Amino acid sequence: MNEQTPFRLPAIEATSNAALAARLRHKIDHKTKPLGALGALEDLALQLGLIQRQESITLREPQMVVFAADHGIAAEGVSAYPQAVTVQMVGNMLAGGAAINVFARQHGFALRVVDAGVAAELPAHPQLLPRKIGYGTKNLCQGPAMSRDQAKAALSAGMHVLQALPGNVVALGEMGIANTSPAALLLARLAGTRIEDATGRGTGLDDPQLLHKQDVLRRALARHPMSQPLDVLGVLAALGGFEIAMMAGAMLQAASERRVVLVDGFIAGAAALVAHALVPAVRDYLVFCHRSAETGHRQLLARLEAKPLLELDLRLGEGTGALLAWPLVQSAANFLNEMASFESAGVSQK
Ligand SMILES: Cc1cc2ncn([C@H]3O[C@H](COP(=O)(O)O)[C@@H](O)[C@H]3O)c2cc1C
Ligand SMILES: O=C(O)c1cccnc1
Repeated sequence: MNEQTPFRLPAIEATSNAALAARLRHKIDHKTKPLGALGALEDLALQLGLIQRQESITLREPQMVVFAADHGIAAEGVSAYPQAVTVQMVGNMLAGGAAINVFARQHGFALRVVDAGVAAELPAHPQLLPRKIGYGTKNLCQGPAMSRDQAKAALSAGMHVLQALPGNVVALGEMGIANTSPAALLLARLAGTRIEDATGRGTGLDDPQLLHKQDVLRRALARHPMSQPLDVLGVLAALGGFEIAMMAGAMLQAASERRVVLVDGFIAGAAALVAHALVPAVRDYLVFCHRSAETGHRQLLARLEAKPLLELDLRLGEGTGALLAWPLVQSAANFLNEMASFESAGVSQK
């Protein structure tokens, strides 16, 4: 692919459908419960029904995909852990030992790990999809994290990975030491959030380390001034990560296929921000599973007008928050599908 290569984003249909929404609302409101009593689960059931264009919901073969990559900005001392942890954790995931493996087994998700750009050779493994764009991004304090071509290639790879998956539900997660930094920068650039509000402790920085990270990110942002009009691909190339770009591509493709997308924490949220900036209709297909403890996630969710399902002070990523919310998604589908109505159960309405 070169700069002239045509690059096509998938067409995404907004889910809005007034007639179906009214039928779903009616069905939800006539279940045997006080009006609105299932709270956020009711909004979720409505969202799922609109995604599937049905008054009952079928959730099939849920898939978990973890995108892994390294980040040149790790050299600036913005993470509490060394870069080598990325490849080591990919090994752990392929051996079945990471938190995401435990939850994927628990909830019946098939799990794949995508090498989006880990800075090491990875031996072949049946659950590993080799889609390496590079051996980590460049240090974005010194120049763009990646070329525009690499950004396009990563978005495309994410789309293709998604296209090949079965089922109609996909959860997306990531692994990449230092990736809370590009995520914070994307939030700052795409949503106008101040660096001090976008930057968190990630894997566990102490106070002086956090101040250092903010300093690094402030300098990095200044190095990549904003263009008018906003050039989203340029922002992604300047400030992004290979796994973030691939996740954004996967979200766009999943939405174009009307799949339900379970969005994990802050970094997956940054990918959602990119995907939304590219094709706003993607938003309709995204289920925001939790609000992580990472500073900035609140603003990120507010920007996307998202009310997360859970708030557990998680700060792990990998997709863990998405799978923890899965039983709620199932419950939303099940109450819509199975719960009696006032009429069918002979219960008096007020
Ligand atoms: C052992 C270990 C397992 C992880 N699993 C996810 N992350 C998470 O932490 C990293 C982001 O935080 P920061 O920007 O501070 O590096 C990412 O790899 C993310 O997936 C982990 C981090 C570590 C250390
Ligand atoms: O919310 C997240 O995705 C997150 C937060 C801290 C570290 N890793 C991931």
